[in-house]
Amino acid sequence: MSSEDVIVSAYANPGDREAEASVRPKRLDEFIAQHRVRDQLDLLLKGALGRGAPPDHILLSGPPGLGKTTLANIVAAELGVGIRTTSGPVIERSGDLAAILTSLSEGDVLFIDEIHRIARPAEELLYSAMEDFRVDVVVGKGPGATAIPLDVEPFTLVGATTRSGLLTGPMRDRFGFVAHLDFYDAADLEALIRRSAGIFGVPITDDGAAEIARRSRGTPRIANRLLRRVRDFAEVRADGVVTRDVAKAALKVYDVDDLGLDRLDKAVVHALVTSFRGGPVGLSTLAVAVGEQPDTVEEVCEPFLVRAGLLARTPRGRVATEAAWHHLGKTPPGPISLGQPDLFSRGGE
Ligand SMILES: Nc1ncnc2c1ncn2[C@@H]1O[C@H](COP(=O)(O)OP(=O)(O)OP(=O)(O)O)[C@@H](O)[C@H]1O
Repeated sequence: MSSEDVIVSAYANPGDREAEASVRPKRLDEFIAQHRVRDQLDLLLKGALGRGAPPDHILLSGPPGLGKTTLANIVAAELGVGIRTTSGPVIERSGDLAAILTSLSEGDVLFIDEIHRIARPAEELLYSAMEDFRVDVVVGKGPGATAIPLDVEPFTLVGATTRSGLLTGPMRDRFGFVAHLDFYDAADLEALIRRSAGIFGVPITDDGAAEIARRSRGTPRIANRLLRRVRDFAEVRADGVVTRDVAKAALKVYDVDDLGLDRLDKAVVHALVTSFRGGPVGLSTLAVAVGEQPDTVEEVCEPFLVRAGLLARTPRGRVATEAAWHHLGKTPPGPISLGQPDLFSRGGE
């Protein structure tokens, strides 16, 4: 894997966790942007605090690196309660989940990341815990099996998912509060970068922050990571101040292009334009052309390419926009028909 794959990936790298902890906002008023979600959460949490009862269960959806884990921790901090963190893939058996649920203290937050990947029996156990604060643990097998009811302290489930479409209906219905986190715009990312630079003690100019923000793919995790790399460059090869020129020179070293595209994004745009003459082409064919799984292309790469105006999803398949041709320094063969954008289905499959 090349350096730019890692540097602009929205998924956490092993080196991120510690660095992220130092800049992670602890309270709602430190959480940058996402004003609608922040406002709604503020009401939900203050209402619950006023009543002295846990709030409704909370579902946070959206691409990786936009702040779901951060918000789960903020919910616990604002409520003044403890938080237990786990994730869907590690809860394989309902017994694993029962052990976690019965060890919660009153009012605690249970954060389940990647909740769409929880195993079905555990999911069913979660229903009764969410609704009635009790679980039936089945002991034994076959006709001799008995269900032992156990009480669970009232708690708040915060579920996070990058794929809300994969949640079952009954699961989704049990969340009283559902919020979708969207990519951040450049002004928000600039504010975020200035805040992080302040915490790191790195002097940064406004145009330096703007240069990093522009290449951060709308994602706080990437913005913070690029800032750390630019800081190294500023300290080693410049006078320590992050200016536009320093940011540009640093990001050139890491092969992060003007739009922040990574290897897979570039491969998808390149294949669309050169192998398929701009499309339309079906998702699976496109995925084969770049040597990736269709799911990865669809979930990891396309949301950003669509947002950057380089790719359109149409009922007939994926199409490269004029901007995509220009980004590769090529001229589109003629007018490009995008038809009706089809944001929700696997066009052309
Ligand atoms: N709104 C925000 N304001 C300030 N910092 C933020 C914001 N959102 C995210 N961050 C920072 O970005 C980093 C990634 O955020 P977080 O871990 O919460 O993302 P996530 O959506 O849970 O991603 P994943 O599911 O991959 O863990 C954290 O260091 C966090 O400090």
